[in-house]
Amino acid sequence: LGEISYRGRITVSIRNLVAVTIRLMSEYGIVLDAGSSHTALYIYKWLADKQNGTGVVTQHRECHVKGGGISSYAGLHGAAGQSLEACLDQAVKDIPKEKHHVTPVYLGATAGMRLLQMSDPEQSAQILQDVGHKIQSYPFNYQGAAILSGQEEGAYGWVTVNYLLENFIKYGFVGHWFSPGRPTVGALDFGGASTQITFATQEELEDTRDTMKLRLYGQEYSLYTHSFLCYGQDQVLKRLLAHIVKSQGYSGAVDHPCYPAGHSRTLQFSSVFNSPCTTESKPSSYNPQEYLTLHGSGHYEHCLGNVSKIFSFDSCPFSQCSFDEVFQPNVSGSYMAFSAFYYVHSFLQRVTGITVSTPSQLEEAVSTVCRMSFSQMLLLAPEQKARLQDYCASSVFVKVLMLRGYGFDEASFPHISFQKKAGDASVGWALGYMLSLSNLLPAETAGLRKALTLGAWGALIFLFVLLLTAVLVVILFRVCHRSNESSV
Ligand SMILES: Nc1ncnc2c1ncn2[C@@H]1O[C@H](COP(=O)(O)OP(=O)(O)OP(=O)(O)O)[C@@H](O)[C@H]1O
Ligand SMILES: [Ca+2]
Repeated sequence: LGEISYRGRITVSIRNLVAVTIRLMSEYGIVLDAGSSHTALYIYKWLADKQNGTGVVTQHRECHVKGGGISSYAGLHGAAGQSLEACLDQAVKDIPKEKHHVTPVYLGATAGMRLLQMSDPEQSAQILQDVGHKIQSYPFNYQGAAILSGQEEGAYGWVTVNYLLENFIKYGFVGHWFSPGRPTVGALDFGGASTQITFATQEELEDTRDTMKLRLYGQEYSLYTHSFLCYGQDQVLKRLLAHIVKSQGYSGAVDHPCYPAGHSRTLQFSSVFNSPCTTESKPSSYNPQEYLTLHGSGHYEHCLGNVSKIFSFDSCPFSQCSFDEVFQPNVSGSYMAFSAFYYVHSFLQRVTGITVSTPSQLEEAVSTVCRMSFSQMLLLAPEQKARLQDYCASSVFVKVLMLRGYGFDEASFPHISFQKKAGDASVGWALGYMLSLSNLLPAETAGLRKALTLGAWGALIFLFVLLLTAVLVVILFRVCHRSNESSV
């Protein structure tokens, strides 16, 4: 019994020792993804000196901030910063104390703040300052709070996707190190206020504004990336409402062909016309407090007609365009579609029972959802109650955007994977942003062979010696124990 408990204690001690060594060798980084609809805090983790391979930076934790995005706190002094407190407090607990001061923390804001910057630059600066102050009151290594351009958002999303899929390096040793790289995967992000399409292409790009060149792991990548502001889900729904209200003469009672038949909802005019994305359809004079009642008619074809009006497919100054006079080469290869692309796709599959992997399956699932009653949907997806009325419109939008806008067809659509996670990590621009800003992505492959630092070697040798000692003690103990037994 004595031997068992002694061996047990040694096993526990070795386990603790390994855990402590890994803890000492781990590094952490924090990104706050300040989206238009909400903020998420991600903590990433990697082993010191291991950071230059792909797939070695992993997601340690994520925390979702309660309430709206930081741009929704415009005019409320200090409130945007305060909203981040709970997640920052959690991060203090999730990261070992001795690592706090060396943990970089970045805040990146996207389309909600881009819109606020356009409509009220002072408020947007105030909010950035506000959140910056709040983060600096924590013990981490503050690296700044910034508004990402649409291009950056698209490119960092692409970096994340390909890092998580380990597409940048497939290295081996054949007399010398080689890293031929694998085909990369395009990134499709459908946020609350903007949507991004990014993919690597060999084609000549006719509009240099949509081009980005990256050199990663010794390989040159030429990216096509475009961000469509006001084409995120929440803004699309607002723009659709504005268009419907306008086309029905701004009356107080409106027929909504994308809402389920028999479902109605009342809201104020201000909630439709309070965004820079709906300025075009705004009446010259109106009472923002006035109420508007929407009566659903569940009419798929009329819904499609109205949603299509959100895009402009009429003119193209290039050899080919997606829409709104934006150049786009043909889509090719595989894609990962995340954020609201994932939410819409998974809802369609769940409530219709149709596997959506071809354009015709998408059409069938979308028209099925648009013909469902509110109570039918509620029965199948009760936890989505607050969003149910909008799924027909969002699905029709996704269909028009992907098939008519981006040009996915029978051959290319099946190569889109709708995902919100890859492994344990959430798919979005946050990981790519941190990898790039913390220099964790080397331009050359040489980084792969980077030797361990003295400190890391020290920790490893220390661990090895301790393990060896423990094993010797066990052996010695057993030998003594046996010789005692034989002498008895
Ligand atoms: N669980 C969910 N189910 C369905 N829709 C959701 C869910 N969570 C968020 N959404 C909606 O999906 C859309 C995209 O959300 P996401 O968090 O990706 O946007 P965001 O990052 O806030 O916006 P942006 O990237 O444009 O700044 C939003 O309209 C949001 O309201
Ligand atoms: Ca986003």
